[in-house]
Amino acid sequence: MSTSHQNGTSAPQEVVKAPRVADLRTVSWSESLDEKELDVPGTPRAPRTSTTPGHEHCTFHHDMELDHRPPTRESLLPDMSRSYRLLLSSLGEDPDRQGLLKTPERAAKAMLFFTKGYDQSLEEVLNDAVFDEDHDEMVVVKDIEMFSMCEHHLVPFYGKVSIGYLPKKKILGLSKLARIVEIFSRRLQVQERLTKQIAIAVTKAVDPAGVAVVVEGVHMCMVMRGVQKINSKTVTSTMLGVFRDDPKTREEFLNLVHSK
Ligand SMILES: Nc1nc2c(ncn2[C@@H]2O[C@H](COP(=O)(O)OP(=O)(O)OP(=O)(O)O)[C@@H](O)[C@H]2O)c(=O)[nH]1
Repeated sequence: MSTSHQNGTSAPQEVVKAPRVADLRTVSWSESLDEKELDVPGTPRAPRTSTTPGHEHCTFHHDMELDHRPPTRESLLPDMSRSYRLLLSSLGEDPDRQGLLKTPERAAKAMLFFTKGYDQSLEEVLNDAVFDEDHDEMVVVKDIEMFSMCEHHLVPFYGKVSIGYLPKKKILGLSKLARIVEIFSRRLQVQERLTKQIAIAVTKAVDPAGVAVVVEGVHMCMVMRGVQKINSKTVTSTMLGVFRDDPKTREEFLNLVHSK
């Protein structure tokens, strides 16, 4: 099965081999955790097919990773720029006026940046920075800045993420926790799914005794429009393994997160 990728230029269309279902990446969850615990809420059980023109044969992985990747994300720019140009016209603007001439392309580039997480995989980001270490005390990295895009209104939500895990002989390069936040926040998201995806990724990376993630977010869709509550914050958490089962471990994590 093959599909062509339309890039809107006169260059020959590149033919991309779409993955067979059997070739799709599979997720090997940690055997020590109940698979049900690792379900990401709101994601389809069966692979979902893209509705993007030119990508009809492409399948999304059930954790929302795009299984088929275009040759480069930049090749999406012409189609995206055309869409933004149409949007400007729909607003009654003149897309040919001087100030707006480059806006469609700029906006397309910005959107590609806001969603660059689709183009990253956990394996690439970890870069083998998983180290054997006889350490079984809690590791917490807190207040990691996060910028994401609400999938309902396509406006930003932002905030901070705190991650804790209890190692079982394996530790993760500290920066990789922040990089994991980037993979999943730089996508169209809801905060609940983002929280769980981060926890699952840490579990997959180091198979710890438990993982805890707390996300505090400000949703611009609730601030700039809609209900217009400028001070509201949304707090979500995912507790896996010992953080779920042992209240003392959970309390220790929450105390560390809330301490100044
Ligand atoms: N649970 C959850 N809801 C979100 C998130 N981001 C946005 N929403 C909500 O998505 C909902 C969409 O509701 P709709 O009634 O379909 O859309 P709407 O008319 O724009 O809703 P209002 O925002 O209430 O004006 C709203 O309640 C948003 O607050 C998120 O990360 N998690």
